[in-house]
Amino acid sequence: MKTEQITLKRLFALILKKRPALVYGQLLTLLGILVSIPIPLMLPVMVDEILLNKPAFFVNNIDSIFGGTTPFYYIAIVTFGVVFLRFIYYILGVITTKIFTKISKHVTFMIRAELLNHLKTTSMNEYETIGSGAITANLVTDVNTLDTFIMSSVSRFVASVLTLVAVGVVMIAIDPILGFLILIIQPLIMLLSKNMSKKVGALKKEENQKIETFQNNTAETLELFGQIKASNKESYFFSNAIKDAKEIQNASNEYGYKSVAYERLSYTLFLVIFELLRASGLLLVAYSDLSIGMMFAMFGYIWFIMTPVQDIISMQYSYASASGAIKRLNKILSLEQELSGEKKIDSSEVDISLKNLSFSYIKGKDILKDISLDIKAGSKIALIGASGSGKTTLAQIISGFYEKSGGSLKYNGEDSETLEKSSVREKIFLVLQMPILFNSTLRFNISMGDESITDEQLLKALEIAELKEMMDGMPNALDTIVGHHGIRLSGGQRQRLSIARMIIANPSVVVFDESTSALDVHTEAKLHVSLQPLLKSKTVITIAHRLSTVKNADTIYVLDAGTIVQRGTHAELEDEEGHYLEFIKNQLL
Ligand SMILES: Nc1ncnc2c1ncn2[C@@H]1O[C@H](COP(=O)(O)OP(=O)(O)OP(=O)(O)O)[C@@H](O)[C@H]1O
Repeated sequence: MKTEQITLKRLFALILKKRPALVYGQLLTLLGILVSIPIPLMLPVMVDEILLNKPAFFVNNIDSIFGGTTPFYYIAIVTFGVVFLRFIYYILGVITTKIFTKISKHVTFMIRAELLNHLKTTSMNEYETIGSGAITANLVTDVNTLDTFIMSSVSRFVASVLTLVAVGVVMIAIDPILGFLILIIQPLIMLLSKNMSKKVGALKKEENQKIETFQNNTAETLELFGQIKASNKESYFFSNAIKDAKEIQNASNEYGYKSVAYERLSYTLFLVIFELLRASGLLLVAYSDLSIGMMFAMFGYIWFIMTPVQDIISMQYSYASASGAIKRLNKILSLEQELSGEKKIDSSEVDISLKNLSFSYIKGKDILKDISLDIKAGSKIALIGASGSGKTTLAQIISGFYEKSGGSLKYNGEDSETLEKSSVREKIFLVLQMPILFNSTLRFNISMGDESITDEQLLKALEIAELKEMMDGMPNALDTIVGHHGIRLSGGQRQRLSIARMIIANPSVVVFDESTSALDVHTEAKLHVSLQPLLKSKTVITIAHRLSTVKNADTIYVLDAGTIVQRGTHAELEDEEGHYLEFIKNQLL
């Protein structure tokens, strides 16, 4: 199943979900335009009515309200009117910005939530194709780019177009020739700038790609800081990171100055045209009946429409960046989802059955082939085999991490595809060999954020997992912070903490994937004993390299190059020629 891709149409539909606010905002915008349109006209009119002594609309109206007065008062009253209108325009602007900000933040939240929900159910295989650094960058930067675009298009586009239309009407009424000239020239400027915006978009894309590569590689270098130091490879990794930073510098340099150059060029073109229009205005005063006052008003309107024209131009830039962002976000939304059905596993007893199961990480390269095995509820089985033979992969498929490529996998007779993945993972707990912990408290790492789990339960789990002693030595007990990925704990302590997680989760099936490999023999034996009562009724699948860990299993499966080559009890297998006998011999060396 794929989540619907982001398109302009969908963005629009999301915006329309806030229809009342949108309509209210647009009405206030319209009111703002109506309030602001007369502003450039009012003071220039005073040139005709007062300075050139041709009383008309303003002087006549002021006379009828206040009676005849002096030029100072006429000008003062009109100035007061202009200032008042500007103030009202400002207030309306603040209110509409508030409304439109709310709408755009709502839409960007919906998109972020949709992306996160999609990621939540993305299959592991697909997730591994994109780095976590890239996804984080998409979730932050690209969604912000969309936010800017939505904000500018929702709030400024309608306002800008309406302002241009209204000013156009007023200008044509003042002087049709000059009015038409101005109105014809505007789209030409926009057309020119549209081509430039394409170039800026391409440069921005280049810059974003460099940032993404830097973010991914640097995150990995910092993450593996200890490993890099251990291999004495700091110079190599950090000089690569510096190279990536240099690439950002180059790309940003290009984008930084070229985008400004293109934007300034649009502006310069506008100014050149403004000068030409100013000259046309002067000519019209000289050769037609356009008054000086109206000419000033026209000049005022040319400046007045600069903001909406610039807004429309910058909207094209923001559209260019937004379409790049949409493409990248859609890449996340195209990641395949894990197959999940509707049915749940009801019973606490889970029989697992695999028939002719195959699996490949990369198409055409089978890692597991023709695997058939039955794991009855409550049985104890062991998987052994050489490194790379596919044990972990098999454990992960059984635990619902990866999707099989062929054959069948059934839980209590139900096909895995028909079952809800979370129900499978609730019943089957995979205890990893190298558990990674959150940089949080012991409490959080065991309960995994489930606040209904009491301290008593946690302490009990720690006791069974042989971690009580360690915790008693910690100054903040359960509130001790374990460090990034659990760095402040030893490998063995992390493994036992993962076992404590399993104890709290209380699953029906436990898969131990070399989960005690970092423990000394003595601690492992103690842990074994204390886990016995808990594991007694559970199905236990153990992957191990130590004979002592596997020999008591009901059935031992031996994997080799992705297939099961031997199966049976320890007693049966030790009498057979084959891998298991080799395994025993190697342990005795
Ligand atoms: N995420 C992955 N993507 C691609 N290939 C993988 C992935 N994980 C494992 N493999 C490949 O699958 C094969 C089986 O690996 P797996 O980890 O299942 O073996 P294993 O028997 O558990 O080994 P070990 O005993 O060393 O843990 C290996 O060849 C490995 O390279």
